[in-house]
Amino acid sequence: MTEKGYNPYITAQTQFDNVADIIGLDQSVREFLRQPSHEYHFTIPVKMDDGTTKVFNGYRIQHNDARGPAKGGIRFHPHETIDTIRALSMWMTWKCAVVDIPLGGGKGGIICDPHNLSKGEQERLCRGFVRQLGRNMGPVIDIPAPDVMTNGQHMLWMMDEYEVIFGGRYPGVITGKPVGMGGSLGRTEATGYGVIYTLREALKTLNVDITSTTASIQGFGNVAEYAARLYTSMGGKVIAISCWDQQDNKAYTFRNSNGLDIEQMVSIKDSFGTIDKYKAQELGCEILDGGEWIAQDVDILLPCALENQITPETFAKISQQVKIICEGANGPTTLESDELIKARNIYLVPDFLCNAGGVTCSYFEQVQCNMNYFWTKEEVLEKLDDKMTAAFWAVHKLAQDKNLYMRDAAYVIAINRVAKAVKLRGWV
Ligand SMILES: NC(=O)C1=CN([C@@H]2O[C@H](COP(=O)(O)OP(=O)(O)OC[C@H]3O[C@@H](n4cnc5c(N)ncnc54)[C@H](O)[C@@H]3O)[C@@H](O)[C@H]2O)C=CC1
Ligand SMILES: O=C(O)CCC(=O)C(=O)O
Repeated sequence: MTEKGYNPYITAQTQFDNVADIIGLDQSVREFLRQPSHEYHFTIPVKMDDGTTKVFNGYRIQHNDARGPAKGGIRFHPHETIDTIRALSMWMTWKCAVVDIPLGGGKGGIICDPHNLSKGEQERLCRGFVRQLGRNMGPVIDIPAPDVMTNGQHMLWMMDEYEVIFGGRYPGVITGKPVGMGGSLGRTEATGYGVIYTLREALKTLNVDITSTTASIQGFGNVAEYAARLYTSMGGKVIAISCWDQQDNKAYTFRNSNGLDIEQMVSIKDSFGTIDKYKAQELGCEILDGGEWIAQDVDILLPCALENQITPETFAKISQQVKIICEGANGPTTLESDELIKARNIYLVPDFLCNAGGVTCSYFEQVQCNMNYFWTKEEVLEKLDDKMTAAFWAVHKLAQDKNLYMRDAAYVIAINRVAKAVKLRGWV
C-alpha cells in the first residue's frame, strides 16, 4: 500500500541508516540489519464458491530472528506490496526489541479484498497460506498474528491447518486467536490500549491533564476503536474519526465538535471498521472528506489506519493546537514529515513504540499457551501497561538526555539490542 509514490521500505531503511550513523554501527551489522533475512512469495490457489479457482499471491517476510522467533501480523489488502511488507517486517524487529520481548520481526500479507470473499473462501485462503508457508513458520520459527483486515477467526483457521499438517496441538504457532481457543484475554484491546498508555505518559511529560484534551483519529478498526475507548474513559474527548467506505471507494471523516459518543460509533460500524454514514448522520455527526481528520483543532492526532498518511501536503493542514502525535498505525509518517514534526516541536510517540501493545500481548498469549494456564484480563492488562510504560520512559529519557527525536531514540534502543544479539550469536 504505497501512497503517492512513498515507498515504506525506503522509509524504513532510511530511518535505520540515519540511526546506524548516529550510533556508529559496524558496516557488516548494518548491511545485515537493513534488509530482511528471509522472504517467501507464493501463490495460493483457492476454490471459489462459483466452482472456479482463483490464484492469490501470498508473502511472508522474516526480517530478523536473533532475539527470538520472527513475529508479526498478516494483512489482507488488495493494494499490499512486497516493499510494504518488507518495511513492516523491519519495524516488527524494532518493536519487539524496544519493548524488550524475546521475539524477532516478520510480516505477511495476501493480496486480496476480503470484502469480496465469502466466509468459506476466506477459510480456504487462510488454509492455503499455511499449506504454502507451513515448513517455514511455527512456534519456534515465525509466529503470525492479525493485522489489517484479518481477525481471530482467520488465525484459528491457520492454526488448525498447521495442526492438521504437523499432527499435534500447536497453540503457539499463531497469536490473536479467539479467547477459549488459545487466545489471551486483552489481545483485542491491547494495541489500542497500548497507544493510550503511551499517550497518557507523554501527556505527563508535557504537564497536560488528559481530561482537558481533544483528539482526532484516522481509522476505526481494531487499533482505533480501543484507543478511542480507553482515551474517552480517561476523560479525553474524540472530536473526529475517519474511516474507509468500501461502497463509495473513499474515506469520510465523522465529526462532532462536542465529542463523539464512542460506544454509539462502535455500534454503527461493520467488522472492517467502516462507519455507516446514514446512521452517523442520524446521530448528529457532520460528515466531511476523509482527509479532514488531520485538519481538526485538537490537541492530539492518532493516525491508526495506514502508512504514509502524514505527508508534507497533509502536514500543512495540521492545526497549531496539536501537541502530540501518537502513531497507532505502522509507518503513518513520511521521512519529510518527520522533519516538519521536529521543526514544529510536536511530541511524537513513534509507531513501533506506540503500537507495541499488540505484539506484547501476543507474547503474553504465547507464554500462557506454553503454560496452558490463562491469566485474567486484569492481569494481562496490568502487565501490558507495565511493559509499555517502561518502554515509553526509556525512550523518552534517552531522547531528553541525548537531545534526540523520539523516533531516533526508540531506534537507538532497538537497534543496539538487536545488534548485540546478532554479535553474541556470532552471526556477523
Ligand atoms: N491490529 C493490531 O494488533 C495492530 C495493528 N497495527 C497497525 O495499525 C493500523 C490499523 O490496524 P487495524 O486497526 O488492525 O486494522 P483494521 O483493518 O482493523 O482497521 C483499519 C481501519 O483503517 C481505516 N482506513 C483504511 N484506509 C483508510 C483511509 N484512507 N482513510 C481513513 N481510514 C482508513 C479502515 O476503514 C478501518 O477503520 C495498521 O497500520 C496496522 O498495521 C499495529 C500494531 C498492531
Ligand atoms: O501481535 C503480533 O504478533 C503482531 C502485531 C503486528 O502485526 C504489529 O504490531 O504490527
